[in-house]
Amino acid sequence: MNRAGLYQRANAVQRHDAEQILKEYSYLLQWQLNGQDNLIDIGSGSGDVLKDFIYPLMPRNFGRLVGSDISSKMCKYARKTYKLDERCDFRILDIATEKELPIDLQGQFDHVTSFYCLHWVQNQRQALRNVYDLLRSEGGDCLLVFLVDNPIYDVYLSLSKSSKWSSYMADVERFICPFHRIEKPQNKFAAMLREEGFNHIKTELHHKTYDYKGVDILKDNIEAVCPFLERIPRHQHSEFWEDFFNIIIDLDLQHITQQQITVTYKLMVAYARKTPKFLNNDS
Ligand SMILES: C[S@@+](CC[C@H](N)C(=O)[O-])C[C@H]1O[C@@H](n2cnc3c(N)ncnc32)[C@H](O)[C@@H]1O
Ligand SMILES: CC(C)=CCC/C(C)=C/CC/C(C)=C/C(=O)O
Repeated sequence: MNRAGLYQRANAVQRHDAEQILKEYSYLLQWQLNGQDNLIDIGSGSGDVLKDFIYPLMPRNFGRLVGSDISSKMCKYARKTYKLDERCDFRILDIATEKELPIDLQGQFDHVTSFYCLHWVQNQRQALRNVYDLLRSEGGDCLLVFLVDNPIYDVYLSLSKSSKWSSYMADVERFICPFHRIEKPQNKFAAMLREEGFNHIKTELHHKTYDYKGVDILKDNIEAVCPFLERIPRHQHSEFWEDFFNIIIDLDLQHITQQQITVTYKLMVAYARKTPKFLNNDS
């Protein structure tokens, strides 16, 4: 995902979910008594969720607030657009990297948050290991929110089987959440968190609906996240969209009433803590 400007204009559903989940779950975050917390957000994208919903939660005299993303274009855009204050920065970081984390990020944070990013990551275990290593050795916590099921995955899988589009979509599985269509993904993710050393684990699967206020809004949102369009020659884009929307109708993946398109999907919300090794006997 590199189209930061488009993403920022077309991310109403992602913003809506981040705001709502933070309202419901931010009470779980264990703030430091001195209020000098450091927080890193994973997959911050265009940076507006960090600015609008995470920044206002920080204590007044917080230490560091770092947005991070695998995409240098996203980081550059966020840095340029949001000069929040000198304690904030946006850094390039692949949360699934197998390399050592940068020394100024390793073990530096009291909190790790992530919204709408981890469904892009196939190696979830490595990502959790890195989240753990970003947290201080004295302890810290994380709030991770990501898509598990979304009708967009059914459309991708169907298009990838058609002779017209298969050559552009051979690696379709790379772009589908590894928990897609898995039974009780919240239990699997909780087990993974436990195995990677976390405790005080709470994982919940939210069955969500979102009402897109028109086809153009839905199309913009899809365009902002669809990894295949940039591989397809421009002159075939309208044909791609036609096939895309025909599949939505054929598979009955939405519910249309007047000008509103209702889409249903599932979101994982996970909270967990890292506690110092000598206290590590509760969960
Ligand atoms: C849908 S955007 C979410 C942006 C923002 N958190 C929000 O809620 O609007 C997902 C972001 O995750 C980033 N991303 C994907 N894979 C990643 C990885 N392995 N490590 C870090 N960021 C990643 C993408 O580049 C993209 O900017
Ligand atoms: C009916 C239908 C195909 C709806 C698609 C809804 C949509 C825009 C989903 C985006 C999913 C996604 C991968 C989001 C993200 O990473 O931000």
